[in-house]
Amino acid sequence: MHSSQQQNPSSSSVTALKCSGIAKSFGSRSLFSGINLELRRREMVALLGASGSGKSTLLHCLSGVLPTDEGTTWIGEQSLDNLNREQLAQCRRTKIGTVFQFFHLMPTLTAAENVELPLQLLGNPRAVRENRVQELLERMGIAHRANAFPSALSGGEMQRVAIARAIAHRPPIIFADEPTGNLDQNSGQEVLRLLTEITQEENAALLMVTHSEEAAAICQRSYKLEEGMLTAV
Ligand SMILES: Nc1ncnc2c1ncn2[C@@H]1O[C@H](COP(=O)(O)OP(=O)(O)OP(=O)(O)O)[C@@H](O)[C@H]1O
Repeated sequence: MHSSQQQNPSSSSVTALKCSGIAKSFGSRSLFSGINLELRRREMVALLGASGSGKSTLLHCLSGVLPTDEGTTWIGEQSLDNLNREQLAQCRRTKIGTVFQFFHLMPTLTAAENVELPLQLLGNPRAVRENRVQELLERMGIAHRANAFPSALSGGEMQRVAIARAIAHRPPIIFADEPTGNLDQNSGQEVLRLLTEITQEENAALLMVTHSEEAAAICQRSYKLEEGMLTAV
């Protein structure tokens, strides 16, 4: 690699997520093993597989939500190995964004406050937070809904708030678990368009669990999790 690329953390040649030899069991049941994967910034990768094959569990392992039995995961240059609880939480707060099928917005916070939350957790000053929130709400086409609570938003609007929240702190990697699974056709297409644009604009990688062929089609690579193994499709 050229030295100038090594020094530029937003270069598309920089690794956003890498895992090697990941294995996970629940009790005596092995879900998967020997999982290797690498995503560079601005890459979008789809994770496919039958219901129950372990896709969400793999996402949880790679995002540090669940411990793995074997293997190592790096978020950017940070290995998740040997981090204590607080270090892992800090790594997740700074380096990971997540988009869920059912949005997981805080119901007692407005759209703007939901987007602001990750920035608040990192102690960003108010002016920085407000600028970033405004920028992202405008980018997502929902600035006019800034003061609405989630209960007053449509599914598509909630997911756009959730995408803004996921990217607010400029993480190198976004994990999305069926981001269009609870949306109608039009809202789903809009969310896929925004995810594609935002990963490019913000230099993030996207790893997306999906059952949707349309969603997989926007990704540069697709993998299928089957019988505990990951294969390119
Ligand atoms: N904490 C847990 N303890 C025991 N078993 C679990 C746990 N979490 C998940 N499982 C089991 O692991 C298997 C894989 O679950 P997972 O949710 O990862 O699958 P998935 O491929 O994402 O499925 P879907 O497409 O239906 O969301 C399932 O059989 C599930 O019941």
